[in-house]
Amino acid sequence: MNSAPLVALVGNPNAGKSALFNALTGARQKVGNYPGVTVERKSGRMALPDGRPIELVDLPGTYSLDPASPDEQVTRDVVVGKQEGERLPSALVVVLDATNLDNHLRFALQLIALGLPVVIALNMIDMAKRDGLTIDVAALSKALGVQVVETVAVRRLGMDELKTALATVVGDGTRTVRAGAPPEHDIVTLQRRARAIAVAATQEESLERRWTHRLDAVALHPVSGPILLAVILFVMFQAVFSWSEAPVGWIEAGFAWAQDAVRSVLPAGILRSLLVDGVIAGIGSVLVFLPLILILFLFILVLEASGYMVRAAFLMDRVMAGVGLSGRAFIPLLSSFACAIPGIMATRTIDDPKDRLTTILIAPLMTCSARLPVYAVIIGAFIPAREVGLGVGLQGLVLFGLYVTGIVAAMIAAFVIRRTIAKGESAGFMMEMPRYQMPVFRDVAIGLMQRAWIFLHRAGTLILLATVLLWALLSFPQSPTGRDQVRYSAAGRIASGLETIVRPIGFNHEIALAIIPAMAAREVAVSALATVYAIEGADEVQTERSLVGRLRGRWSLPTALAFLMWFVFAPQCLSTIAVIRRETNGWKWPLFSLAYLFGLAYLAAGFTFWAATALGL
Ligand SMILES: Nc1nc2c(ncn2[C@@H]2O[C@H](COP(=O)(O)OP(=O)(O)OP(=O)(O)O)[C@@H](O)[C@H]2O)c(=O)[nH]1
Ligand SMILES: [Mg+2]
Repeated sequence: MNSAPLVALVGNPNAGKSALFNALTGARQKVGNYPGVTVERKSGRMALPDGRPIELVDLPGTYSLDPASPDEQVTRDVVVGKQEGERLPSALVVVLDATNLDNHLRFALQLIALGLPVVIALNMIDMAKRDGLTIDVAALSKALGVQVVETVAVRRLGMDELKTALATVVGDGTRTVRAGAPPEHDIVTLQRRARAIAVAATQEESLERRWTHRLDAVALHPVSGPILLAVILFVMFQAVFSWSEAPVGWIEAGFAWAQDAVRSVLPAGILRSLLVDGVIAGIGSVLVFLPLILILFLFILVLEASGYMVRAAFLMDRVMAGVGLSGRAFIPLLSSFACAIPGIMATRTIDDPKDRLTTILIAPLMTCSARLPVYAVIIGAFIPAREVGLGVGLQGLVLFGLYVTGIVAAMIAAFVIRRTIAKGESAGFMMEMPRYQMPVFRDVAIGLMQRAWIFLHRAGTLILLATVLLWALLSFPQSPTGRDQVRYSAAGRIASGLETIVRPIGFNHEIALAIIPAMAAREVAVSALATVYAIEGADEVQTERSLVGRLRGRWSLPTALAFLMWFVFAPQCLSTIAVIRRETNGWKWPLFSLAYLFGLAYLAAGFTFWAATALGL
């Protein structure tokens, strides 16, 4: 019979519980410098200074006793005595990371409120000293109403003091302590109390730490944190449209001038059509979006450099874990906002193969920068540039919505994939919280130049090639007079075949034409439409020369919305498929990606079209 009193080590992930367990019991539990190392119960024996034996159990780290979250269930059940086959602990050793006091105190307050005898191990004191942080242990102990012992678990410092403190709170084994249900403190109240206690107990800290703390108090706050994140993203998408208006106008004017110049020097004919309708109309229609891409990346780069991006990851952690993704998936998914290719390659840092596969399969749903020209041209043409109140522009709002749709779709896809084809548990979050920093101008500038170069390079090679090829297929064979050149052309006839498939989801002949070459790169959809309408309108009086203007008169709103939804999902990028093939060593997963993404694209576009039509839009 096991009569030794049970003592549980509890605390936030990465506080040093396992290191402390090892120091106290002489065991060799795995410790690791990231949260979520301990995932199962582990117990060992230790003796108090008076010789009494104790059974010590090392629990997985958790952030709270929140009953809603299944990963916190085990710890919660153990400390309230509901875990099957487990006795109610006689005492708790609550392990706190001294360098992260306010966050860890929140959980400690919940644990103390349970009513079990508690000793606090104020761990990582060495790190706190290094950071110039001095904590008033007596004040902390008084504020919490329990004993607080300073420890450095990895160097076994403070172990005797901890054992002595434990001896005073652990009963002789005959008296049973009853733990009540944790009081229903709301998280905000707890956080505020934790902060107040932490601030009062902190005697000294560096200016930098103080600032990081102040900013994090807002940025990581359970309520203000997500609001701040939403506001930042929101401002970002507003800026993409409002700041780019002027430069987009200049670039448009530049290309219009170039078309006029070519027209005035070249006689009507094949060469003039190639330059005006093919090269200039096609490339110009894509290049006008350079300012939008640069503004978007200016925000992303500044957020990364400042240290905020990791906080955003932190806020998203719950959601990611909820759908079965590991915390390590965050960086690959974040890179996929630039382009899925580096994103998919970055999944190599994920050890678990099923975790990695899931991340690879959903990465193409993150809105890559190649989608931005497509979104921007349709939004520019069909979403009025008006305010919906409070200075919020409707166009930016729709763009924001498209990005969110991609993210939500990715999360749902991950949820399904993790429960079907790549079943498994999700690993915990693994990220160090860096200090806040002023972004370095030079780094941001270099980052922007790189993005601009990638974009211009694509426009000058891949997109130019696809556009010229399409121009040729659209211009030949030449139709007899009176027949529609676009439909008569080789490309037009190919598109007519596809048109029968996409007509039910509201797509017209030109869209069918544009989405075929867009397999090379999504932006080609824009240059292709520009070329189609340039050729089609070659004989018309040029009233409306920008693609936006031409689209406006020709597409219905439901068609435009369906087209947007198509691009949220469609895997219109052969390079991504090729990278998936390379990273998964075979054709199975790239083909699966093509099938499920095209399937989703078709359904999403279809439902959008039918719903918009039914609503009379
Ligand atoms: N400098 C320093 N490092 C420590 C101390 N205690 C633990 N560590 C380190 O902190 C990291 C986390 O320690 P663990 O014992 O694995 O943390 P844990 O609380 O068991 O974490 P989970 O199992 O994930 O909940 C490891 O890299 C330890 O070596 C300490 O007092 N000082
Ligand atoms: Mg552990």
